[in-house]
Formats: sequence, structure tokens, C-alpha cells
Amino acid sequence: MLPKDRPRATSDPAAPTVTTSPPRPVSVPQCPPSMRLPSAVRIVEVGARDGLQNEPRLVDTRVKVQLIHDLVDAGLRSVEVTGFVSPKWVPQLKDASDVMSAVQKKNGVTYPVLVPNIKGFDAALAAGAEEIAVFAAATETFSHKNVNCSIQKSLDRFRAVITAAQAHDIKIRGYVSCVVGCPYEGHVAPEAVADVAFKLYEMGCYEISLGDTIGVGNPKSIVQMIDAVLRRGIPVSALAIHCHDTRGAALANVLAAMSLGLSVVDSSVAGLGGCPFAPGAAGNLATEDLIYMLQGMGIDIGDVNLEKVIGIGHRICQYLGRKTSSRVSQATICTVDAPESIRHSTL
Ligand SMILES: CC(C)(COP(=O)([O-])OP(=O)([O-])OC[C@H]1O[C@@H](n2cnc3c(N)ncnc32)[C@H](O)[C@@H]1OP(=O)([O-])[O-])[C@@H](O)C(=O)NCCC(=O)NCCSC(=O)C[C@@](C)(O)CC(=O)[O-]
Repeated sequence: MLPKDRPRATSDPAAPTVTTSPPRPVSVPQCPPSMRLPSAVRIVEVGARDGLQNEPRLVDTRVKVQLIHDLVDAGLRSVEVTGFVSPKWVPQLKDASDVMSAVQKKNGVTYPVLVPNIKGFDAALAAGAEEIAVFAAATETFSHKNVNCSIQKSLDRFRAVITAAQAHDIKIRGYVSCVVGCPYEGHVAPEAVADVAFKLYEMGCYEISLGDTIGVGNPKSIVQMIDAVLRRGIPVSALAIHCHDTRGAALANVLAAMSLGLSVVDSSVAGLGGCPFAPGAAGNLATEDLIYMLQGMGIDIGDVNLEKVIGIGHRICQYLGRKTSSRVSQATICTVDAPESIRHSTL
């Protein structure tokens, strides 16, 4: 209100009445509430599976095994190895048994593998898997495109897989794809995600990874979706976030998820990846970028060596003949002449 328009407190009967209310206490500007972020985060590295499954050129089995060994050597403690899926559907992973048998497992590291049905479970078991991941979708069309059946049918298959896995003391992780958007159906209702996530959790998945498969989420839609999942009854400790970086929002989305208490984050070295049945989906959030952010914020991610992960990303990209998607990695190349502290460490 401009001064000339301000109501005048005079005895002029034409003047607007000014009601005087008791003085209000001076309000001190509040600092924005600080985000209640978890003090520790577990990174689930999915580069060897999600990262490579969409590569057009067949990757040599030895290269995959070396990649897995290197990632573990760099300090990552959950490294997804491969998928026991139909080779007709995903030819890149047809060497799943060979990769799994060649991996030299280390104590304290988990090596989950994707399993779509009992056939895949039997093969994973024979290859020595100790943790599997089943994968459902929040939309019918994506479910058909990815696993050739309805959501309900896929859950029925997973029930059989989970029962068999439990009989062998094998841990089961669950994925839900298309948690905010679907390449075929568009917007996805948070409640639809919550339904599928809860069914997987109820069946026995110890952790549910919520996948923004095509990277259309933003911090607001991610929070709304997770909120619906939490309200459905899954504890936050049983949730993980899996963001593809198609539109550059993956890191922001991870931080939004963490602000709700999520402390497990999937990522892929060099940002490799994408689902073959999700057209337009780019790679995952780059592990290098995630490490840089979390270490810089003082969040405990274990003894993970960023420099080593950057090196692994460069090597696998060189092999694949592609450019890394990791911004941290790109920045490291740009600043080769800069002081060591700027090149490699978090500021
Ligand atoms: C589910 C099926 C098998 C159904 O596929 P289908 O064609 O309906 O299966 P089927 O039972 O009719 O079998 C067809 C053929 O595949 C064989 N077969 C059947 N099962 C297996 C198996 N497990 N391992 C090896 N072979 C198998 C089976 O033996 C048969 O061989 P044939 O008799 O014709 O010679 C197929 O659709 C499939 O394998 N889909 C997997 C797709 C996939 O891997 N997608 C990528 C992973 S999901 C993802 O990336 C998203 C995620 C997890 O990262 C999170 C996110 O970002 O959202």
C-alpha cells in the first residue's frame, strides 16, 4: 500500500475506520528448517547390469568381471552384477552365469542379480547368487514391454521366486519402475507406485528400489511419490531411490528423497545405462557425482575412493567408445592443471 493510500487515523467521519489491535510480538525471521538428511548412505552400484544391458555392442565377459572387481576395490559394497533374464530379450546379459561364476566375492560386499522368473532364479542359484532382485512396474504397458505380462502376473511370478529364494536363505530386493512417469502411459499416480511397492514388500523384499526409469521426476514429484509409499506402510529404512539422469535432475531428486530419510541410493559408474524397453531413457545418476555430493556433505558412505571410481568410469567409457556422463569426471578432465585439491577432492 502506498503512503498516500494508507488509512488516516483522524476524526474525519469519511475516513476509513482503523481498528487498533494489540501489538503483535515481533516475529524473528525463521531460518529455513534444515533438511533432516541421513548421516550415512549406502550406494548400490548398478553399472555392470543396468549400465551395460542397453549397450549395443556385446561387452566381453572379462571386461564385466574386471569392472565389478574394480568397483568393489574402490570401496563400493553393493554391486549389482548381472541379470538372469531371457537372452532373447536382453542379449547383452546372456553371459550372466559366466560373469557370476567368475566374480571373486569379497566378504562384506553384496552382489545382487536381476531375476524375472523361476527359470532365472534357478540359473542364479546355480551360479551362486546370494541376493536377487525382482523387478515390477507401476504401469501395465511398461510391465508388458519389459517382462511381457501384466503387473499382477509379474507379481505372481515373483511370489514363486521369492518363496524359492527364501527357502535358500537368499535375500530379495525389489524394483518398481516408472515411479513418476512411463514412456507409454505418461504421468503415474503415486498411489499406483505405492500399491506395487507394498505388494513386493509384503511378499518378502527387504528393500524396494523406486525407479524413475525415464528420468522425468523432479524433487516435488519424487517427494509426493515417496510420501504415498510411506503412507502405504513401508518403512523408510526399506526404501531405495533409483534415478535416471535423462533431464539432469537425478542428483536433486536423490537429495529430495534423502530429505525424507531414504538412505539407499542406486547409481551407475560414468552414468552408464538405461532400460532397453524404456525409449529415450538415459543412464543412471553417475556414481562419481553421487559420491562427490555425499562426501562433500560429510555423509558417511563408507571407505569409497572417488578417484578410483573416476578412473574406472574413464576405462569403461574408453572400452565402450563413449563419453562419461559424470559431471565430476568431466570437471576432473577440465581441471587437470588445477591444484590437486580442486581436481579431485570435494570442496
Ligand atoms: C520375463 C521374460 C523372460 C518373459 O519373456 P517371455 O518371452 O514371455 O518368456 P517365455 O517364458 O515365453 O520364454 C521365452 C524364451 O525365453 C527363455 N527364458 C525365459 N525366462 C528366461 C530366463 N530367466 N533366463 C533365460 N531364458 C529365459 C525361455 O526358455 C524361452 O526360450 P525358448 O524356448 O524360446 O528358447 C522376458 O520378458 C525378460 O527376460 N525380460 C527381462 C527384461 C529386462 O531385463 N529388462 C531390463 C531390466 S528392468 C530395468 O532395467 C529397470 C530397473 C530395474 O533398472 C529399474 C528402473 O530403472 O526402473
